[in-house]
Amino acid sequence: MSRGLLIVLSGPSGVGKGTVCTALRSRVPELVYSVSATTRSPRLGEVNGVNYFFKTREQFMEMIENDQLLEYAEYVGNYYGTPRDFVEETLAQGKDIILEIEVQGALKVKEKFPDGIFVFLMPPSLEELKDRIQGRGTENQATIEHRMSVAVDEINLLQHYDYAVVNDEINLACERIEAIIIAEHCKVRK
Ligand SMILES: Nc1nc2c(ncn2[C@@H]2O[C@H](COP(=O)(O)OP(=O)(O)O)[C@@H](O)[C@H]2O)c(=O)[nH]1
Ligand SMILES: Nc1ncnc2c1ncn2[C@@H]1O[C@H](COP(=O)(O)OP(=O)(O)O)[C@@H](O)[C@H]1O
Repeated sequence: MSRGLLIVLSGPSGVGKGTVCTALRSRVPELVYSVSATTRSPRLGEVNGVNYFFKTREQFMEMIENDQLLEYAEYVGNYYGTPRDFVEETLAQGKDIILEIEVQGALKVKEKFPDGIFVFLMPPSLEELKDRIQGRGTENQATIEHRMSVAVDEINLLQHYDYAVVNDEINLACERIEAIIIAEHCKVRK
């Protein structure tokens, strides 16, 4: 049995990673989603173990010390990290797994999994990006400004990715990512 594909989906805050990932998972039910650990507080409606594993800073530090994270990063004042064992086990079972993570973490994953597929979700424009973060209504003004300045730095790291997908329309973005996954399965690996 061949190993599954490790797919990393990154992109600036508010571009629609969560929305696209949810849509993609319902279109491709066999795609496994990696649930991250975070020290961020849950937003309204977020469920522990579904959206994230919500941890205290102490618990998160313990996960780092015990080498339980494949990668982790600090992002706008909170820690986020990918539980390692779940990723390894899923790939070993021949299943594809998608990690929805920010760019610093994605670059660390690339060092460990050079065969991973790195997809960057692009906003149609920076104005549209700001509208989406504001429209979501989950962040205060200072956090929005901070996330926007981080977004510009993140977009500058696009060169490290294999694919750029514009999230102009959710279904179109999903179709493009599905096409990438299909093509990667057909690829002759040397
Ligand atoms: N490096 C890393 N980034 C993560 C992880 N999980 C989530 N992120 C990223 O952390 C950033 C902030 O996530 P979040 O607070 O949920 O906000 P949102 O994704 O912008 O709605 C996003 O870019 C996520 O993709 C992880 O395990 N590792
Ligand atoms: N293609 C799209 N067109 C319009 N709005 C979108 C699109 N994709 C996502 N959104 C909206 O943008 C906001 C941010 O999306 P979200 O998935 O939370 O982003 P991220 O996970 O990248 O931070 C949400 O309100 C979402 O409904």
